[in-house]
Amino acid sequence: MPPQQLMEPMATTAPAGRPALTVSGLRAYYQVAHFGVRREVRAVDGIDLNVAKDEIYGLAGESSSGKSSLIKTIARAIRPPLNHVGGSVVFDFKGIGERSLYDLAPAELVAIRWRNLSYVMQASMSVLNPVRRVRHSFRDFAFPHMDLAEPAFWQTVEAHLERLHLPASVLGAYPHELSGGMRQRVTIALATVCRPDFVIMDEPTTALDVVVQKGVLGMIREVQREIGSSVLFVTHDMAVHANLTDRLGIMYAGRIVEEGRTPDVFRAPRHPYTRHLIASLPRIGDRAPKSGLEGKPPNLAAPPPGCRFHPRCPLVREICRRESPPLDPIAPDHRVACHAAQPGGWA
Ligand SMILES: Nc1ncnc2c1ncn2[C@@H]1O[C@H](COP(=O)(O)OP(=O)(O)OP(=O)(O)O)[C@@H](O)[C@H]1O
Repeated sequence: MPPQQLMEPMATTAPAGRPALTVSGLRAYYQVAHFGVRREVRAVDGIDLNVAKDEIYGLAGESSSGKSSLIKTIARAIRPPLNHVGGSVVFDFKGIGERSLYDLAPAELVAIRWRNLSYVMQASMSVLNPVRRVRHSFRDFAFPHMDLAEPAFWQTVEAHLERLHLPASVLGAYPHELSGGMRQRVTIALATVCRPDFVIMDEPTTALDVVVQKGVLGMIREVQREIGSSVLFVTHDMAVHANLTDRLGIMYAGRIVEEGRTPDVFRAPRHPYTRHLIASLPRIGDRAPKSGLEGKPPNLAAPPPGCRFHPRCPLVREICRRESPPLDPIAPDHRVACHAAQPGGWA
């Protein structure tokens, strides 16, 4: 999808009250052993971010930058070898207030899943059992969290499907009888039927063709407005971010290197890595060859000292090889981790 054809994202207002999600100093490493040698892959390495109530926050970055590891850690949906090694994840849920996820007992965690926090995973279609009709997935996952008798529960499910322009007949279908786009819509309906305050989505549209993708993105925006939830949305596809998200965090090598309101990041990217991501988007009528970025993302078991982007950075200077730049504000609602982009810098 060329960016010119995309809708202008909604402008966000400043977050009112406490954020829906506050992530502070979050670190999670894959702790693996190879022939007796222990290695730590620092996939999530010091993340600070907030998601406001009612906003869609996008997380972008190339493959292996740590996006999936980060959102699994935020959802506390991790298992070894990925371990939480530090930092906190605090949600402010409507009705029940603040919950620090890594301080919760397992039973408390189960109680907030689906009802307050739901997670559409990368291979999310697999949440629909291939050998059972769709209605069983709603019965198994949503019913236990809704405090409703069965007739009222099914009425609620059908009303939710209808709002999302899905016929109630999908409940009687097997997943393989639905198209990919339809299955993904059903998965999103399942993740939102309990009207959770917070929905985490990992690449929910990546496997879909552009036209179907557009429909599913429209549905995500619609359901987010309808139930008033906050969404943390992950994809490497910058065109999707331009179309959907209110704010955008760019990840590189386990860290956020730039964050701002999505239109600002697209209009005036400040980190050289973000500039590269945006410059490589196709544009109508632009026949100029796209220059690639030299080098590869670093090995997160032995990341380079200083700025992790420095071995590939066109603006690198001596300080970048020594000191890791903090993610500092450069304008209201705009933070960048780059020595060159800071006031007095050379970008
Ligand atoms: N099971 C594992 N053991 C060791 N390292 C892992 C494991 N899974 C992922 N990693 C490493 O963690 C880092 C982050 O990977 P992650 O999958 O979170 O990135 P991503 O940005 O979500 O990529 P993609 O878009 O391809 O899903 C990568 O360096 C990856 O090689």
